[in-house]
Amino acid sequence: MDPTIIQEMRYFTPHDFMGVPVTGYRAPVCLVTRDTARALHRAQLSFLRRGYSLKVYDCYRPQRAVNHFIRWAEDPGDQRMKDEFYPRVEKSALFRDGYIAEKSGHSRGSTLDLTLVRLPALPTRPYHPGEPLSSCYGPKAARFPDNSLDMGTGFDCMDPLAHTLDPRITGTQRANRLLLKRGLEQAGFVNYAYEWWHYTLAAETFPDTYFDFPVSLRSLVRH
Ligand SMILES: C[C@@H](N)C(=O)N[C@H](C)C(=O)O
Ligand SMILES: [Zn+2]
Repeated sequence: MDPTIIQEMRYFTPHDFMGVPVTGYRAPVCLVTRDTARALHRAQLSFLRRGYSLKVYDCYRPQRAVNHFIRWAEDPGDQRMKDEFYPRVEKSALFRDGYIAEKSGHSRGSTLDLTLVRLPALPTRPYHPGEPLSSCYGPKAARFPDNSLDMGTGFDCMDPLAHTLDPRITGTQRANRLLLKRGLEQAGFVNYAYEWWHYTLAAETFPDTYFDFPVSLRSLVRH
């Protein structure tokens, strides 16, 4: 991966929609196929020239991590992160409504969740489990702090407002989504219409393979 791309690997941390680190993430590193890394580098060069950097939240995701999401979804009693990540969508609908997939493109190694940061990047702070939660679709200043551009919602906001072209997203927020979209499309990526942050390389290296090796530096050496 281009070392200038900022990495905030959320599923290694408890700051995600489940509130715990996800199974299979043993290191906070972004793993993708070589083809994806090359395409991402092209996009990053173009963004850097305009004063922005890409920031990735999730990259390759092992099937065991997806299985963790599925087990979590089967437990209606655990809604500890609802107020931030899915305040007005029923937990039971998150898979049905397309916000999480039982077979994810992330497991094929050519899909990423990412955003844009204006340079120089401002510092961020970690999430402390148990702290009060703010809705991911409120005004940017009221959301959990993130040094990225205002995209109208936070990352992993499971809500129709996160649909990339939702007509209620206007002005700067819409312009920011389109800046990300156009830059990534020019580099060969395709957006998932339900999530402004989710992109897949069109010419996937492994279009039919769902990998399950853990996210770790050791995996990087072996694959
Ligand atoms: C969970 C979210 N970050 C995501 O990636 N959703 C898509 C639909 C997926 O699970 O592949
Ligand atoms: Zn994604």
